[in-house]
Amino acid sequence: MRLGGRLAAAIEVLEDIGRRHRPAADALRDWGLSHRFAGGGDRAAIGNIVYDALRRRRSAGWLLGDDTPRATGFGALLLEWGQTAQSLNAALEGDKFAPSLLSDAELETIAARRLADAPGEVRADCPDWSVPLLETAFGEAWVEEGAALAARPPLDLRVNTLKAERAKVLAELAETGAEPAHLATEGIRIAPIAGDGRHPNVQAEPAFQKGWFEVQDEGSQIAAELTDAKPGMQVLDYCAGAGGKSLALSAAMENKGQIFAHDAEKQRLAPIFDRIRRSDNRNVQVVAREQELAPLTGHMDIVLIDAPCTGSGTWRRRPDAKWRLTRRQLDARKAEQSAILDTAKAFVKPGGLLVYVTCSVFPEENDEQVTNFLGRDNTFAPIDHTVLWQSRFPGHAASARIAVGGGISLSPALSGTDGFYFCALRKAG
Ligand SMILES: C[S@@+](CC[C@H](N)C(=O)[O-])C[C@H]1O[C@@H](n2cnc3c(N)ncnc32)[C@H](O)[C@@H]1O
Repeated sequence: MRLGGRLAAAIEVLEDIGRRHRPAADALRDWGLSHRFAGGGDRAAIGNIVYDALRRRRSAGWLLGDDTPRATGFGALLLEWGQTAQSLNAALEGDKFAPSLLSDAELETIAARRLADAPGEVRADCPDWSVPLLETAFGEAWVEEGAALAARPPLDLRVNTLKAERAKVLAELAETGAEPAHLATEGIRIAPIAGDGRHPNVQAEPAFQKGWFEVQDEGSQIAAELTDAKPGMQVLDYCAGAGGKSLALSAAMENKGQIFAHDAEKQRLAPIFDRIRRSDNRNVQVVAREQELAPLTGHMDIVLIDAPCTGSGTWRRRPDAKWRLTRRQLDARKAEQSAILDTAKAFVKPGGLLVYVTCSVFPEENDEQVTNFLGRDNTFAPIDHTVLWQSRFPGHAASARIAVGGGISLSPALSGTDGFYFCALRKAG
């Protein structure tokens, strides 16, 4: 397929996503099933246009003065693929599979607009209702952070120190352009893809099959590191999901002590069993039933709440979620978070830690949630997060926001990671 056919397919997929309010991955999979002739390169390119158009929906549409799938598809190529209106029309000319060329009116609009002149919410590529939340989170940097949340993400890996060293994994993945991560001690980064490229399928690598590394955003790795789990500790991962944090904690604990991995949704835990086997984690015990946690009450050194949240910190990777999210959903997540804090705190032993983590950048889910919790329970108090950050990531004071009396926030523009929030509360001894 030439560029025109790929763009037409991307516009078709974007229409499907808009019409049926469905996740981008589902719409792309369906397109692939009904167009079996399309090769891997075509699918990757179409996926890139779709994801670029979703990440940059507002700015791409603004450039053409419209918010249709056609406008955002063309706009994505102008913003992310190094195309100009003229080069695009030249590439599409005579291609019977291409959408119609940019019209005179569209060409005029594009020529008259400079993104630097667009309103902040356009440059930040975010929904209107989220603007006050981003302003509260980032102050003057909100547009820059919004734009960073709309950029292509890198591919991050965590070396499993139970089985390999970082240098060994880096050597194994040398052809992929893998580099040591900026912050995470065992992190490896493969830079964001350009144009119609695609990230290597690292899960097909023998090193992955041998359990030498996991795919995990650097922000998630940092949250696990900050948890500071030590060999021999008793840890409850109360919202373990597929086990990303459990596995990282298990490696940090050198397989000594115990991690209880729990999740309210049994099916979410399903992938953890394979991952545990591959990674040789021998101190992770999956506890699916809530009632089986009862004996742990008051005995845990650390209770980690990797809370259900809006996921606003992961908009680079899940840009369709950015446009589906509503204020109402945010309120629902907040209610879940406070209920989980109130329940999970019972498992912390005197002197132990209740660790609260989200992959959101909204203060209402982060520092505000913690402040409200401390208002309900004064037997917990925040640890000194400046000291914690400096001890784990010396020399990187500028790579995180640390609230006075609150937690640590990571964000794409400041930290180069997904947006994450971390707060550790110590229970009175
Ligand atoms: C952010 S995800 C966890 C991701 C996981 N820790 C990881 O690192 O891969 C949040 C999880 O919280 C779970 N959850 C939601 N409500 C819960 C509750 N009341 N109790 C326990 N888990 C809950 C969800 O099923 C979801 O798997």
